[in-house]
Amino acid sequence: MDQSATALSVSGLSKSFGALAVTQDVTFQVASGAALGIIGPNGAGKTTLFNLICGTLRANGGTITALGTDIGAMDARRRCLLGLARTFQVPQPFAGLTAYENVLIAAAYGRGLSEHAARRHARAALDQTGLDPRANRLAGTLTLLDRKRLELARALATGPRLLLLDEIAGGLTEAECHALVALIRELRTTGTTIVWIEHVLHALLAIVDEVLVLDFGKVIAKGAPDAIMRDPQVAAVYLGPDADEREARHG
Ligand SMILES: Nc1ncnc2c1ncn2[C@@H]1O[C@H](COP(=O)(O)OP(=O)(O)OP(=O)(O)O)[C@@H](O)[C@H]1O
Repeated sequence: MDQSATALSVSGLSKSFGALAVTQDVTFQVASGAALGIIGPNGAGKTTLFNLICGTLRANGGTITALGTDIGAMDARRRCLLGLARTFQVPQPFAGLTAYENVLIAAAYGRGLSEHAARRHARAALDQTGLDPRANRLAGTLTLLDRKRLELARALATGPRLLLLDEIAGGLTEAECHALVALIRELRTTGTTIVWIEHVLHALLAIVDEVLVLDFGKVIAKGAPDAIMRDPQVAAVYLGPDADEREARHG
């Protein structure tokens, strides 16, 4: 693959917690402007992979190249300044600050902007995510959908070219999920590269070009959504005898 057209390249990535190998020789690439879905059973290592890509965890081995730069030695903020942002599975805003203040901090700190520019980008991110009418509400009082929107607004305020979404559709009603999918689809039109971990498959499959499947920290399949959904090995991971072992291991 032409490196200039590659937004993310992960090669031979590994991570262990003590004896538990959570990421095992993970290799994949995502083309610029593409959307990749990541699925896998609970405990497969999906969020750990995001933590390694974003720099909140250090890998034991392997390389990560994002947006043309080897980011393995960079701290999380430098990765963010480069154009890499993420949302968290459980939204953790500053509950005592308003939605606007939360997004403003992301724009100022995560994008390294002056106050004036940060204000402009914070407003734009609130507008883009439909949160503008609730900009002055305390983050701790927002509904789950609005807290998910806030997660997204904080990430967008940093000006990401590569955006990682961690289970952003989880816990939403069908209508809320639909609204979120429309928002992410809109984002795709701006050329932002998206990597999305999601258990809500119909939401994921409405957006992504490809799906990567993780099991016990290993990539077991990657390809077009239709082919992945028909893959017997993928079905076995969710329904087969190993599912019991996985349940025992991860509780
Ligand atoms: N900091 C840590 N210390 C020790 N073990 C950890 C740590 N973080 C994650 N793990 C373990 O690594 C494994 C993978 O966890 P991870 O959260 O990456 O899985 P996941 O695929 O995102 O799961 P889920 O779908 O439930 O969110 C689990 O067994 C988890 O308990």
